[in-house]
Amino acid sequence: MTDTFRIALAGNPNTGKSTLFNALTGLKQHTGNWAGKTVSLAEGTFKHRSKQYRFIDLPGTYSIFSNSADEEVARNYIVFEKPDLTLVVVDATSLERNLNLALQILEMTKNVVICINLMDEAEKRGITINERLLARRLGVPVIKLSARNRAGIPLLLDTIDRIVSGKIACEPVQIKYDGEIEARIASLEPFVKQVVDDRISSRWIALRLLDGDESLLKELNTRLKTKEETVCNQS
Ligand SMILES: Nc1nc2c(ncn2[C@@H]2O[C@H](COP(=O)(O)OP(=O)(O)OP(=O)(O)O)[C@@H](O)[C@H]2O)c(=O)[nH]1
Ligand SMILES: [Mg+2]
Repeated sequence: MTDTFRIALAGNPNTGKSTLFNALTGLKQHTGNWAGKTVSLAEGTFKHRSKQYRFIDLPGTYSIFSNSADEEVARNYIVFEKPDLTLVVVDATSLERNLNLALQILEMTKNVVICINLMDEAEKRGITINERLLARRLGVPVIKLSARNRAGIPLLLDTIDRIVSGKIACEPVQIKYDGEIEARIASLEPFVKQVVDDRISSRWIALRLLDGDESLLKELNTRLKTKEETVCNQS
């Protein structure tokens, strides 16, 4: 039996997530169709080196807190559905703004590849990017792409293969906050650990709870309750 690895595509709006999704899966996913919670996530499969992958095209968001339905959809998928790997697609022509979301995702989940897309556009504007330095600083692979021209896709697939086979270990950089926040995280995190499994970042959950993220708290309560009921039903 072949395992199917789930790969989520996240990123700011208009960074080429759907273009990359289409290039990888051969499907024709369109943009801008994420208004409201009822919209289902686009999924497509792809086989590479005898491994089966399912790609999930998440809504484009500027952050991944709980400011909108789109942000909740993307956040819930990464935190609760726990994909094997998340590709964060960033725009090479506005890297600084895009890295904001990338850093948030690096706090939430371990297996991440930063895909710097629209490299053709960046090159036209004379922008150069040192992806090796970025990878060292961020602790995860960074790949330059031009999804529209399929440039960089073989290297991306090779990197995905090496991560899911355990040949590359991601060690995402964790932002260190000031002393008081770190002390509060340290006191809250053990309680969070008791209720969520190890694949959810307890540090990130503690941080969001300290920030008063009501929507996340509600989601946690719903999901934990459902889990308890399932456990009760089975016993
Ligand atoms: N020049 C260039 N344009 C690209 C590239 N990749 C995507 N685009 C264009 O960028 C625009 C946005 O691409 P999408 O794939 O729709 O972006 P998205 O991230 O899915 O957007 P949302 O779903 O709205 O978040 C489209 O016009 C694409 O053709 C690329 O590598 N180079
Ligand atoms: Mg899209």
